[in-house]
Amino acid sequence: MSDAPFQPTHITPSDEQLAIQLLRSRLLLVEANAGAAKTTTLALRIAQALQRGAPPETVLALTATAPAVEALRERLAHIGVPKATVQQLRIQTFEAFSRALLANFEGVKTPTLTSLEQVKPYVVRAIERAQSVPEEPYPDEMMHNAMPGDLVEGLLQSFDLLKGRMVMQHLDPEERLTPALADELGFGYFTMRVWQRYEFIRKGGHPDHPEYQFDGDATYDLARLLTTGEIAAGDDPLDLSLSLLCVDEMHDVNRAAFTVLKAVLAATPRAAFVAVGDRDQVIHSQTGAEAAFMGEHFKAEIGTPQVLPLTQSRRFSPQLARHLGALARKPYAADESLRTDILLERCETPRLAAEFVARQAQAHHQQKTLTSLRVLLRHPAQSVLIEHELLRLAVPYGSVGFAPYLERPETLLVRGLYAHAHRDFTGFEDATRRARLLDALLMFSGAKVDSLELRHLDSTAAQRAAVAEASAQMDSTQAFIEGHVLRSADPAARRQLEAALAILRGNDFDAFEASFLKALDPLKLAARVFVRKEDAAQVADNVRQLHCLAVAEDAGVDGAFRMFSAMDRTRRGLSASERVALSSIEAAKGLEFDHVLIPHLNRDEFGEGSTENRNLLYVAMTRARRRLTMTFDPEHPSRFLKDAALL
Ligand SMILES: Nc1ncnc2c1ncn2[C@@H]1O[C@H](COP(=O)(O)OP(=O)(O)OP(=O)(O)O)[C@@H](O)[C@H]1O
Repeated sequence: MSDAPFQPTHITPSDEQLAIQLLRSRLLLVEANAGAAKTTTLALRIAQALQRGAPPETVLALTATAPAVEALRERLAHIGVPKATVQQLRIQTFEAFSRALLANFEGVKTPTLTSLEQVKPYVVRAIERAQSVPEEPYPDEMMHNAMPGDLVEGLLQSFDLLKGRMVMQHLDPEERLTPALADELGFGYFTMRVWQRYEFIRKGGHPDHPEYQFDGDATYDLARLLTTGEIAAGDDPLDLSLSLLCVDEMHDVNRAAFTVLKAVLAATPRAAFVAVGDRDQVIHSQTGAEAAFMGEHFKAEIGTPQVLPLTQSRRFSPQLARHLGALARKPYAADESLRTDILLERCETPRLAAEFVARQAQAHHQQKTLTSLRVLLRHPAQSVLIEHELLRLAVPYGSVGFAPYLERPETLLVRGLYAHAHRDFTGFEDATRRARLLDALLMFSGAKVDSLELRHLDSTAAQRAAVAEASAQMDSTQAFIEGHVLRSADPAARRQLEAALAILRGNDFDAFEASFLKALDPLKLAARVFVRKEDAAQVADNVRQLHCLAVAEDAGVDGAFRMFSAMDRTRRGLSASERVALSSIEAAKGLEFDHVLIPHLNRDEFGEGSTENRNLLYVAMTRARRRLTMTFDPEHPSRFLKDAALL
């Protein structure tokens, strides 16, 4: 076993990094600013353990989010850990780790649900069942004027918190839930009763293993089994024989993840533990994440860790660090040798901002020195105008965290309605694309596939089979829309779709401009499909922007849709390039880019003074290495620009 320091490629560790890399104490916490090399130093610590002889499979690194898994893998490769070794290390989100551990414990893999829309029917059932319990002691509390479907979003948000904070586990099992107790816990009686029902349904009335798991459920289920002692140290699934346990993004850990962490630590008393985090990067407080898990809770429940600093940003310049320090109200130092250009561009309208972003992206492609440009968006609908301008300039780009606007179901819906109205399926020449179009139409129309021959299949499989058959030929696609989608649509959706089709058939540009959005009413259409109001609002915003683009083209209804087809052709013809990408801020967490561009730093986007909103902007700005460009509307600037002393 050698204790010579691991020698990384590409960087020379600072004294602070070296101290962390070589430390042998059991518990180590590093709290440092974004860009201060936390992930890199974690990678150095892992490389040191490997050099000391630890087998790669005895190293476990857990993170709160999937992008952080990628970031750590990238950092390990960057400092020279061979790719094959990186593959052998266990680097996982808490959720993936918990899922694997539960599968091992239960001997079966629990199916996962991936969208809120898949979960919605279970929540509705839970509401209905909770409201019809005959022996309910507080029936008045269970009355609600709203329709069950309208309550789903709020309830799921509460469930996230209930799970993340493990609220139920703080209750004495003998203690009966009362309205007073529910209020004391901060959730209300109705919510907690529905939650109990919901969990019963999710478990399939089955105490051994749940019927399904949604986001965060695996961590919660594992944490619950650990709390009740059903899984304990010494049990098989916890026998992980670890030499090193690391946590990146410790600030985004909630009670459930912390419970898992505590158990793993207790079960592997010989493993060293290193965690890194930054309290200004908490962006998952809606699931109960709290920086206290790297502070007072850690001390009280695990032990007093050694705390070592990383004081300087190694990513960007002292000037940018000063602005970030002002925004986050904390000291922020940076390596004096680094330079980051900061540019603030006034753009009075979203259109001007989109044109500016596209020109920047074009210039980025033409220069040689900066490799990556990432445009970070607060909302996916903001990409419509930007993508449109990028396509006009034929700039290759990718998107991360959301689909390109031409691939979104609502775009396919609008274009599909036009195609159907005019029997012109330009742009839908291949069967895969027609299948996606039919999926979008089925989704927004609420039509279900129900044919005698397909009765033996479950509804998802039946829909897949029907869509595959209908999309095989252009004629059968047309017939399916007429004979199936429209005929068996939800009556209200059908009225909207027929009204929109009538306008498109009329080919009257003035009518299209004045009435198309009213006729289609995308917000209503989307609200029937999506659980989160925000998702429905994004769909409506997307369609509104498509309509704006179509009207601005001023080439008639036909001309507008020809333009979309042309854009689509351009997009598919552009060579894939990773140099320019649009992405959500969440998907960029833990990563860095030579040039970061944040458009729309306006009051309506970054207006609320909430900590989470500020943290999102902080995360976005701290991704930049050599250039940070921001656009804002001078009439309505975000107050964070002032806070950061940028205005
Ligand atoms: N010793 C070093 N010398 C030069 N550059 C370094 C050194 N250590 C780290 N870096 C660079 O600093 C940058 C930031 O590192 P890293 O991504 O690890 O920071 P972080 O604190 O994890 O950031 P975040 O909180 O944003 O995830 C990277 O470009 C990394 O290569």
